[in-house]
Amino acid sequence: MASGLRLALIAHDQKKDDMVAFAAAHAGFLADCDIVATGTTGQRVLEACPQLAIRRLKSGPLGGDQQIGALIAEGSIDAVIFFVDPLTPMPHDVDVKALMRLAIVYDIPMALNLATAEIFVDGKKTAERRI
Ligand SMILES: O=C(CO)COP(=O)(O)O
Repeated sequence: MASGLRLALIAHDQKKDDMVAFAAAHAGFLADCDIVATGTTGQRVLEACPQLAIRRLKSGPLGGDQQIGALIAEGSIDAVIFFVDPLTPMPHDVDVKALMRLAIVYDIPMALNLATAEIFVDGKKTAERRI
């Protein structure tokens, strides 16, 4: 069943392999989602899962996080999966913070690591089975 979930995927460089593995493991679930992604994350996921339809935005450091923040503010995103690297300084740290802030302001579910993303997918699948 198509969930129609409007989902944003983002991963910092040290977490992109995790995002690719996550996407491959849940390709069936993701195929039912309307996905946007920051530039390089979207490219990596598409290389691994070419069957997915992903709208790629700018790369994070070039404004991709801000674009996703704007989509949240206009009500076009239902959930964010953002695998954050907490160990590497980023030139666009303020953009990352701004994106997280908007997800909180608009009460958008936001998984910041693999464990939470797995819980999110399991929860959505369970909810869909109940419908
Ligand atoms: O930097 C990012 C998020 O802050 C991710 O951007 P890319 O997917 O383009 O690497």
